[in-house]
Amino acid sequence: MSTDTKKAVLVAVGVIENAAGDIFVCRRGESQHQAFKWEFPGGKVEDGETVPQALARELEEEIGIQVSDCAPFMRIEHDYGDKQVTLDIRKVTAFTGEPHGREGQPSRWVPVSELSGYDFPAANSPIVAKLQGE
Ligand SMILES: Nc1nc2c([nH]c(=O)n2[C@H]2C[C@H](O)[C@@H](COP(=O)(O)OP(=O)(O)OP(=O)(O)O)O2)c(=O)[nH]1
Ligand SMILES: [Mg+2]
Repeated sequence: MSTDTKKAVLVAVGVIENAAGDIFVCRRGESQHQAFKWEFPGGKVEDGETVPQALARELEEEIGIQVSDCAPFMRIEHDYGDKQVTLDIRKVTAFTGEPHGREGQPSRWVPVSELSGYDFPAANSPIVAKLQGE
């Protein structure tokens, strides 16, 4: 299929910050696209869902938190060749619960200055740059 006709997958992605200003990241599993890369938690927006709804559902499923508010952060379109994605990244501004790798995935809080040392998917570079420029 040519690049023109490929359909991008819309993904809701959450940037979660704690009181110290650290950011929560998880490592992707071996059977997933972009296996073993670190990521900001999130997942595909399903039919009939808004991005905030998808974000709340995914973050409950993946890291066990309840998101009550989020704000647009940035939007990135990226073509991996095998898959085209549109990342709708939201800053999670209010949540309850303590983030943890609920599906057994490695996860941790990382100081913003150390994010560049993590192996993220190629699409994520502008997210890290924006966080470090804030
Ligand atoms: N969650 C997340 N996905 C990202 C990031 N960067 C990036 O390129 N992606 C890509 C990888 C995947 O192709 C897609 C996200 O899909 P996903 O695998 O998380 O979707 P999902 O949670 O619904 O998972 P699944 O049930 O299909 O395993 O977006 C990121 O920081 N976070
Ligand atoms: Mg996911």
